[in-house]
Amino acid sequence: AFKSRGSLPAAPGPNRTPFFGNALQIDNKHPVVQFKDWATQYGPVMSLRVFSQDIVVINSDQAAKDLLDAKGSIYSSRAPPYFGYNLMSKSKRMVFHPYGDEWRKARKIMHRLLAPTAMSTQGTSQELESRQMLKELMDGGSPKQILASKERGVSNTWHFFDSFKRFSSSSIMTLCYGHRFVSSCDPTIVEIFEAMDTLSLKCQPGAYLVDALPILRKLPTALQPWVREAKELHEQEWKTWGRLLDRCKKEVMDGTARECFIGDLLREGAALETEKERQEAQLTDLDIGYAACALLEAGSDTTASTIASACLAMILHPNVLAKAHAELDRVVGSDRLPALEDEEHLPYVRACIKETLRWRPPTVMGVPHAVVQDDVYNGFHIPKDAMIIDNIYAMSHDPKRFANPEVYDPERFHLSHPGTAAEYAGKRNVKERDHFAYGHGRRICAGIHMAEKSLYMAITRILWAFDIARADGADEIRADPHDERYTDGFVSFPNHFGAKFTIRDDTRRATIENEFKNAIVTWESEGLEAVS
Ligand code: HEM
Repeated sequence: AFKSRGSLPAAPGPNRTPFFGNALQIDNKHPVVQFKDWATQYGPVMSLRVFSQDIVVINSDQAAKDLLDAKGSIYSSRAPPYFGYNLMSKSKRMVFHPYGDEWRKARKIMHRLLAPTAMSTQGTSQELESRQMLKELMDGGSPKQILASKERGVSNTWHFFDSFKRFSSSSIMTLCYGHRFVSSCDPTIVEIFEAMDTLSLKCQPGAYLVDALPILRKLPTALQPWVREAKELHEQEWKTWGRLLDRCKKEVMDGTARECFIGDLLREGAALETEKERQEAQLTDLDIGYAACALLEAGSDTTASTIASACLAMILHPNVLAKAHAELDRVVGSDRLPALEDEEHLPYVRACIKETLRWRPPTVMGVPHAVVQDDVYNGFHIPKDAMIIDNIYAMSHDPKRFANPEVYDPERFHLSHPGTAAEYAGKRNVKERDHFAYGHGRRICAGIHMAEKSLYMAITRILWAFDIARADGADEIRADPHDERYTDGFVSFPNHFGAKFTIRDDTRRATIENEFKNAIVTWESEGLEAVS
């Protein structure tokens, strides 16, 4: 063990070199695999250092419970990347807010939209969006894409991931702004996903020396070239968030805004008299624009990645798909879509969703927390201001907790876990928790209820509608552990794989056609964009 600042040792971890600490050892390409191996080697709590930044990695369910949950008052801050948060996001990206009043206010504002009680209206948006997703999977793309490809005489560039991303982002967009994304080619979707990729890259440990060496922030601005780069990146992403905000402002002014989260915030902001009041209430343009940004960024890729992983799991395990089909046939039949009310009667399908989140949690190492005072755990010193990594992947693949963790096996949760992830997250006994995909403690995913509803709607309906298999001529799909087959970055996505979605029978085909037509009628009657 390393000597720590106090008399107690630091938690064990790989050897460090002077000045760099472990900076040169961390595998920036596939940290998931490396951190899981380190977890096996060093145990529940491990320590690293990158330059002068202490990092404590939490590898076991119990340690996460003891620290992130039970000591939430000191373990709920963040160690925001200076470049990505302070400079590029003007300290407004809520996911990175340090623990304190600003975070509390932002989370309270979001709670109005994301609380379970707000679900009744949200359920509608996800329910309708999932019909378009089914139609696209059935037809092999959106009408616009198919037509454009035909006209240009090229093969269709649609990939089924596009439909998952459109589904998740359009559901959130409708709630935030009262507008849909009718197509995955919508330029705003493209901008949002590109901005997320940029942010992910810019926030990677080691991307900017100024993140790790605060002393550099004291240099004259002329000697900090990254300040200019961050300003340009901010301006670039604000083109998207500012444009959406301006459109909503205009609609609120001329009375055409649909009921939506950002419209409500704008009305509240307008009711405040001074800029100071708006700042205190966090209702300035930047606050409101970045609130929508937080929701779209936190909720789109995570949800879409989980739907993609569920499909991957079904291709690898046809026996699981057959069992899900049998349950759906028994409970729902073929002439109507599965509905929210069916959920309690579909324990196996629900278990498949839980197992997907355990097997391939999309935020593999959560969002780093930070501890705000010195602490002791199991005789090890946890230094104040250490970055705390919630090693969700290692916990979800701990063989002591989940036997044969690489095996995708919904039986782990079938019948034993009828409740939602939010219910199990609050359990005192950590062994009763289902999985850890939504993180821990006071920073646990703010969108957990919405995520659960979206995943249920999307995955249940896909399983109901289709046989899913490897596409003809596609590369072999192997049940490899989480490696280069998944992308790196905050949200880990399966790399593209070739899948074939075959509608199970003509009754289901007709049901999807009908329900999609009905969705168009509903969207049109509500003044929403219906078709591209
Ligand atoms: C499968 C879907 C999702 C997964 C697996 C997921 C997972 C996570 C995780 C691991 C965190 C960090 C928790 C921590 O720090 O301990 C988080 C934070 C967050 N999530 Fe989600 N998420 C999902 C969907 C959503 C959705 C749909 C929304 C909203 C529309 C959302 C909004 C947020 C927000 C705002 C935060 C920041 C919370 C804070 O810093 O206080 N998430 N999520």
